[in-house]
Amino acid sequence: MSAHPLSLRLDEAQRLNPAFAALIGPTPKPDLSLAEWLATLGSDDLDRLKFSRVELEAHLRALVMQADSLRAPVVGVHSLRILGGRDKNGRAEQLDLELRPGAIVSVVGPTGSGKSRLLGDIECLAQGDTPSGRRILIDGEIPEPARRWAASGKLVAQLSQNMNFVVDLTVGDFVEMHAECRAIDDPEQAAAQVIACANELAGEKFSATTSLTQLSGGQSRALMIADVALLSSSPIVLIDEIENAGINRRQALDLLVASDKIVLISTHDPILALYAHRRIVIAAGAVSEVIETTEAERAHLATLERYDRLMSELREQLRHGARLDALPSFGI
Ligand SMILES: Nc1ncnc2c1ncn2[C@@H]1O[C@H](COP(=O)(O)OP(=O)(O)OP(=O)(O)O)[C@@H](O)[C@H]1O
Repeated sequence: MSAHPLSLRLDEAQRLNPAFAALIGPTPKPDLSLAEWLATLGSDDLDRLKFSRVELEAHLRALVMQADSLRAPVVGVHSLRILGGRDKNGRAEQLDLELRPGAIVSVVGPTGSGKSRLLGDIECLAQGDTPSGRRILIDGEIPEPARRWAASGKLVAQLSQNMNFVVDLTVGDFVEMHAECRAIDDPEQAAAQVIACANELAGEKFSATTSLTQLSGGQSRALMIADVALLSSSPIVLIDEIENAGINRRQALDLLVASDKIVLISTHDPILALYAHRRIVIAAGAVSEVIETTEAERAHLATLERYDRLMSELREQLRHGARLDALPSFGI
């Protein structure tokens, strides 16, 4: 299908990916191909869809690829190995790091040091062809080009900072569709589980009938984490910072760890940094250290979480109009 992605029929496309259903809408000619449908659109139609013709074509191709990767069987990965490249000044990066399923690794470093670059290198399974010159091996080998380009989405799921939904679907339809694509026996029940789980992570509750476009940033992030943890077949998950806004970060990570994936999370948050088994420290574009979290550090987590609760409570109180005459002790 990937060779001529736009030869897919409209009715097949709508079945494969909910985004098509939202984009195409009810159609009198379900047996047209995507390419033929695109050719029938006039400028009014394109205005309504808020795409130029070129953009819409690219978008349709991306949706076909996404549907392909969602239908793909679960891929097992036994190891992810990151081989050093060079820092921003061109000096060699001393790095040979192997990660296995169940590993949870934080990526820390000053703003602009190269945390997202490291996640990006893994996402595209870099082979010395990105600014860092790093190389990524899967199960000890260079991934086949097909895995790299056509289906890298199967191996790696990335939750980026900007999770904007453009399709107008309900949360329930969206997650159910994912479950169907992954051939899960009871998609309705699986969707209910994902939504319940996302609601545990997010502060403000939402339901299956909420529209995706109405979700707040924290809610959509929670939904994506629950979806990846419970339904995704991708064995490697990359998270570019779980922001503070109303999401239980610790619980989110527990969920991902339980799903036996390799999880890398770039973060400025000390709790997440210490919650990981290991933390990769980045400076000037290169990994400067890989630190194992010690027992002593883990023991500090409880205290840090108390501080964190204090800050959240203060945030909540101020949000509700409280005045801060005296600093509450909150038992610290
Ligand atoms: N080894 C490298 N060689 C050359 N350029 C690099 C290297 N590592 C990172 N960069 C570049 O440096 C810039 C900043 O990196 P990046 O966005 O990854 O930082 P960050 O640590 O994620 O920052 P923030 O904390 O603000 O999100 C990017 O343009 C990135 O491509």
